[in-house]
Amino acid sequence: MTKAQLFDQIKQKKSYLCVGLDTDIQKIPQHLLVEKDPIFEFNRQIIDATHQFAVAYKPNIAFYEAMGAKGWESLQKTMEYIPKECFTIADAKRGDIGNTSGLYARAFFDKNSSGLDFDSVTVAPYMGADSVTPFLDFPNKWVILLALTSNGGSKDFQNLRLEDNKQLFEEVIRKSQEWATDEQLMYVVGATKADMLTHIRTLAPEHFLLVPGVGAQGGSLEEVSKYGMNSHCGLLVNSSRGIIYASTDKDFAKVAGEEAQKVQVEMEKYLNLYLS
Ligand SMILES: O=c1ccn([C@@H]2O[C@H](COP(=O)(O)O)[C@@H](O)[C@H]2O)c(=O)[nH]1
Repeated sequence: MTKAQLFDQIKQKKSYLCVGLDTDIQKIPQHLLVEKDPIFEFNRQIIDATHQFAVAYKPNIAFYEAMGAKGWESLQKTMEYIPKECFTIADAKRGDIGNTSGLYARAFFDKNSSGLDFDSVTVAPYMGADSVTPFLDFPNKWVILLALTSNGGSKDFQNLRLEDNKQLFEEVIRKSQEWATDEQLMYVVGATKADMLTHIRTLAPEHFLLVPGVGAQGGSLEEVSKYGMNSHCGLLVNSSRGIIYASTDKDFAKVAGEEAQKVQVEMEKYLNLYLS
C-alpha cells in the first residue's frame, strides 16, 4: 500500500486507528475455547466488529509464535480475513545481519514463500543499515523502525546522549532517512512520549508514525493528535487491550466495536481540528 492510499483510507473512514491483535489464548472469552481455532475465531469476530472504524491491524507476532505451528496457522487465516483496504503491520521487531534479515523479510512479505503478505514489519534499528535495508528490497512494503518506544525502559538506550549531545533515538531517525524515503519508512513513537512529538516532527515532518500506548498504557490520543499530526495525518494510533479485551464475555466483539467507534469519533474530531 502506498502512502497516498493509506491517507485515502484515513479520509474515507475518518480514522487513523490501528487495532492491535494481541490475541492471548488465556484472555479470550472461555466460550471460544471449544472452537477448532479459537484464536482465529476471536480475531474474525473482532475484525468484523471493528473494520469500519479502523484503517490498520497489527497482530503482535509474539502472541502467535508462542503457540507454535498452530499460532502461525491462526495468523495466516487472520491475514487472509483482514479486509484488503486495511494496512497490516507485523509487529515482530526483527533485525539481524543482512542475509538473516532478508529471510525475516520473506517471512512477512513474501506470500509465495511463507504464506504471509503483510504491508509492513516493525524493525529494531540497533544492528544498523545492513540489518534494515533487506526489508526495503520489497516494493510497496514498509519498515516501521523503533525510534522512541512507549515503555519505561526506553530511556536505558534511546535517550542516551551521543558525542554531539543528540539522543540515540534522534540519530536513528536522522540516519535511517539515508536508507529509505517516507514512502517506505515509518517510525514507532510511543503515545506515552507525546511531549516529544513536536520535536520528532522537526526530524521527520513527512513520515507516518506508528503510535502504540493509548488505552491500556495511558497515553493521550488528544496530545498525540495535536502534536503529531501532519498534512496527510501521518499517524497510525494503535490500541490493543483497550479494544479487544474491553469485554471478556460473550459480548466481546460488540463491545470491542463500540470501543473502536468511540476512538474513531474522537479521531474524526482531531482530523477536523489538527489536519494542517
Ligand atoms: O513502543 C512500543 C512498541 C510496540 N508496542 C506494542 O503495541 C501494543 C500495545 O498494546 P496495548 O494493549 O494497547 O498497550 C503491544 O503489541 C506492544 O507490544 C508498544 O506497546 N510500545
